[in-house]
Amino acid sequence: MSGPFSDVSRTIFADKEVLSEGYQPETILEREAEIELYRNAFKDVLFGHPPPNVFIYGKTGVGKTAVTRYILDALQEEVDGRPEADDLTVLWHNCNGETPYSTARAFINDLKPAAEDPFPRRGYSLPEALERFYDLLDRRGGTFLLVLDEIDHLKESDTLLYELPRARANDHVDDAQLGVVGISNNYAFRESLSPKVKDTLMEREISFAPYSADELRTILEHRASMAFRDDGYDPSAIGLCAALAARDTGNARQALDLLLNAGDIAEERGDDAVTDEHVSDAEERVRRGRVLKHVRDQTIHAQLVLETVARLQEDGHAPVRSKTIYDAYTTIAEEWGHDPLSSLKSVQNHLSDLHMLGFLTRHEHNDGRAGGSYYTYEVEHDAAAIVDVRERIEDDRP
Ligand SMILES: Nc1ncnc2c1ncn2[C@@H]1O[C@H](COP(=O)(O)OP(=O)(O)OP(=O)(O)O)[C@@H](O)[C@H]1O
Repeated sequence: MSGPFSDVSRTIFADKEVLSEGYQPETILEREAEIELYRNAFKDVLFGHPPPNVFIYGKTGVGKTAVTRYILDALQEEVDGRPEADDLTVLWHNCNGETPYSTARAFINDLKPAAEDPFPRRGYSLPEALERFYDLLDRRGGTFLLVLDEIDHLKESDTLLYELPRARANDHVDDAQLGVVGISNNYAFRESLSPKVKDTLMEREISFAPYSADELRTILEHRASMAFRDDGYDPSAIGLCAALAARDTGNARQALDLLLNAGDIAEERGDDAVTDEHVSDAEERVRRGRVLKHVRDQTIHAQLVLETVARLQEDGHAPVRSKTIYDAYTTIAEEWGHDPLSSLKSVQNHLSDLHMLGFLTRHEHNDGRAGGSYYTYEVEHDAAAIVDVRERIEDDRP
């Protein structure tokens, strides 16, 4: 029997997984200098010396996590292969939305015997949680590396970041040694720490620069050779993905995502190979996807106000004053079946918020005594994309 999927076959991809977000690369390219710094920082661990605290800084998608995983996996493998080396335990924790207490709790739960209940979410103080954690460290012994990813998201981090690296010096642990690896894409975080924490935590610093187009091309070529079938891509398409991502932010995640989308488009169209045209169309698709997400995150009236400005702009009326926007907004809201806000002031508040969020550009006008001062608005980026995503949002409504 034939069904909707019965004639689906892979035409372009050999192993699509290697372009996905979750894929952990076995080969790290173009980061030799950073790997060397990491190697120097941690080589003493093989001989039972305490690890330094290391702070990793770089913008999003520049390989901080991939390189850290690669180096710590390699260190673990080396330690495991040397009977004379102390045991090594690496604990990873993402600090997004976390507190010092929840972080200590996560580490305790990683180390506690399986039969024991998880450490309570509340009811203990941070010093009590840390005491339990230190006790577990000492029981297991050896070297511990605590990786705090997105460390800048850790609320009230000073206490914990002061405490952990000093655990041994302050006699909280006897048989264990520990080092902290902090990863951040917010350089301002460094400045927000108290000097005593900064000095300890940033004992070693490794900064990751954005990738150049050439570096991204090397990374993408390697990934593409695994992801696509032989002759499944045009080398110039790889160069275009690299150039577009380098021109934007130098982010490898973005470059890989573009290539993945280009492959999807080529496959959807039944083409044999990924070309420049697929990459350009993928860029447009990714950009629209981003706009869709940002617009969807706004309240319905903010969306309607934004849509109104976009529609007026499409009709050649922008930059446009708030009174005109208000009148058109009322009609558009009603057409979609929403009760419009009844005051000009509330629409002006939305306009001001949308300007602050970067959706709208605002121009100030001063017509002297007669006209007074007022603002006009226009859509910052792509009016057509906003109208399009608004239609999709309304079409998706139950
Ligand atoms: N040098 C590299 N070699 C191979 N793949 C890489 C390299 N750098 C980055 N990547 C790939 O790019 C993607 C993003 O990298 P990664 O997650 O390490 O970035 P990050 O700097 O940790 O970003 P964030 O700050 O957003 O967490 C991953 O899929 C990773 O596999």
